[in-house]
Amino acid sequence: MPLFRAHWLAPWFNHPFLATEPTADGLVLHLKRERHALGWTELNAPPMLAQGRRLYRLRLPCTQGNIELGWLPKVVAEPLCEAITLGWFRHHAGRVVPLAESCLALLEQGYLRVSRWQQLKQWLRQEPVDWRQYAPPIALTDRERAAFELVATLMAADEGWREQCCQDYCKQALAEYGALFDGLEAHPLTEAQRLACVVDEDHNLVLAGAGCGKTSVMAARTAFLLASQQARAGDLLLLAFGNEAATEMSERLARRPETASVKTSTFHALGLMILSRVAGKSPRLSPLAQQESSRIDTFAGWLEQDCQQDEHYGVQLHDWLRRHRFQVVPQPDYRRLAREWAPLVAALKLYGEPEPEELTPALSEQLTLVRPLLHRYQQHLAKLGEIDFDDMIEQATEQVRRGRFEVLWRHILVDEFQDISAPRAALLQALRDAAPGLSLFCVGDDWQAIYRFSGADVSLTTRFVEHFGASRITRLDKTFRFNNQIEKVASRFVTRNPAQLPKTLGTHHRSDSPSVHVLPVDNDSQMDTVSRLLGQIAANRADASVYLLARFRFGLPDDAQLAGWRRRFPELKLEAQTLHGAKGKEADCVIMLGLNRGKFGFPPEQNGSALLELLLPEAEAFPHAEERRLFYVGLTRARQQVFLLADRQIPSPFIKELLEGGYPGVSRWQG
Ligand SMILES: Nc1ncnc2c1ncn2[C@@H]1O[C@H](COP(=O)(O)OP(=O)(O)OP(=O)(O)O)[C@@H](O)[C@H]1O
Repeated sequence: MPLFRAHWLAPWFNHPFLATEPTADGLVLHLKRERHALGWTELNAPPMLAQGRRLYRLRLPCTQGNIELGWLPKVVAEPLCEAITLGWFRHHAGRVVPLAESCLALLEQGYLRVSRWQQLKQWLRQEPVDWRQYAPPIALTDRERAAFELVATLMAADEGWREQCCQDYCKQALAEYGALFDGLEAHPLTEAQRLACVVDEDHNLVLAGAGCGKTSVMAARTAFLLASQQARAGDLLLLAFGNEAATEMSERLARRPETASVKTSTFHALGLMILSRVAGKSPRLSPLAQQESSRIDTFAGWLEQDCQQDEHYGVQLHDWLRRHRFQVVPQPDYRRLAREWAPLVAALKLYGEPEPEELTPALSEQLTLVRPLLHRYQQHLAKLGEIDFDDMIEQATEQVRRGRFEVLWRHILVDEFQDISAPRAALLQALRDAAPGLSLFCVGDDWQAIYRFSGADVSLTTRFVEHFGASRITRLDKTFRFNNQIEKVASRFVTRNPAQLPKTLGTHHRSDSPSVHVLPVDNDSQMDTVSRLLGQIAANRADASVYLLARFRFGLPDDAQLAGWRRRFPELKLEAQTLHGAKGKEADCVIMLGLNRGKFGFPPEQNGSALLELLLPEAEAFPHAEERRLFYVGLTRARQQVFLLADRQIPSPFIKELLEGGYPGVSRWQG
């Protein structure tokens, strides 16, 4: 190693350092009678060169204080400064180069998710030197220089920088996979749909109105993840709520060979699979959970037995029925009661009892009567070693939390997310926690949340970020199903509830005349009006599709009537469905029946649900919030025209609102 000597006059002026020798480990400082070794780790920063009147000096910021090497001629000072700087950087390069490589590998994983960003910042916090302050010397290798520069850049990077990285990633992905997005569906995907597919935060929520192509986005994201090699088919899991939706999704993916082997599942099938894998055998699912009729029959039998075996209970129940359901003893309708109380038993099991102060005396009395039914049910399951669907989700969550199930998925995509319940959300969170790097992609529409009665909690969608943490919300803002006239009415109607998230929906189809029509009908002439309407629809377009929708199944035409219409209008594609059953479907025309006021009207004025209201998650403040969304679902099934058959004498309050609430796109049908 070269020796850098101070001016020969240095000792005469009592300057201690006569020469400096940079080595691989640090500096050897030559004093008059001894040598002093200074390790690179003791040097906190590169040396600072300062010019005196004739000579130069170097200041070394060391852990024990500054050391000054003075009396250096320029020809010595400058190369010594460079040599020390280089040695110091090389020493740190041993640590900074691997750090930079780890950071780069993380950045190259794709979208700079919050979890990746936090990991990066944590690594950088452990780095003892603030590299933003020092420019790396030219003499380093390119790799070393690039490492110091990257680490300095990352140390300076803030949230805005991360945001820019995310945008750059999306821009590049959109450009690179433009052809894929053009050709996946019958029509090229919109900009908003494409963006929703490529955004890849830890948790992603795609919010959209009806008919905006959420299902198309689920399929397109799957294709994108595979095409961009960010995932293999086995890394992906697509979840739907019902068997029908899962099968539909599966069929859709099967149309392209590259997505054909991606796994789709319902939540129940997922729970079953987790429990079966953990235990090595399938859990015993109770027939009571699988068949509604056998559950109701069994519950009715237990109620009857309890009344016979426990005199006090019998008297109390009969008394309650007489006062609240006007049922006259001695022969109560146990089956009807079982049907009414089965959802209470389920909610009680899932969410536990409300706080005593929340209960009125009447509800408290009802709870006392329902409680034994839950005990019976739980005892029955325990005795037979069976579980129900709620147990299945809960137990599967527990097994995942305990690490007994190996989570190999890296992307979980959930359809119809607005219908998720807290236990299912907990299962998703457990899966996420068990597999670092797993991303959740949820597609939903809070305007279409209609399953609160079975435990769905729309606040998991409306307050997604609070529930899941680091999230990105994208929006689909154009509907391909219905025209601007239907959109105007439906959006205005649903957003009367201020708790619904605001959305602006553009429409692909336009019409200048109203497409939502109210037809006042007498109760006994409703089906005649339907016949007449079908005739008019068929005259306009013989092969149109028509959906007959009603709030309750009994409000729909019977099979014979339907068969008659199908014979009369053979080319019409005619289906009849409850509003809940029509979820996710579409038809050219919708005819909504049974729009009257009353206990089984729309919205139903039932007084039996007060206890259920209390048991279910987070009661909604806006009156009939869920029924309003159900009406929205009905309106938005139609591609072209909606016909609302309203009771002339006692019309539904929703109809009154449409007619009297200043809705510009609603017509009174004269035809
Ligand atoms: N980019 C597009 N261009 C044209 N049509 C599209 C596009 N994307 C989707 N569609 C069509 O729009 C219709 C609605 O799509 P989809 O059923 O996926 O909507 P959705 O958001 O799931 O609706 P809903 O929530 O009401 O069930 C379908 O007929 C679909 O083919």
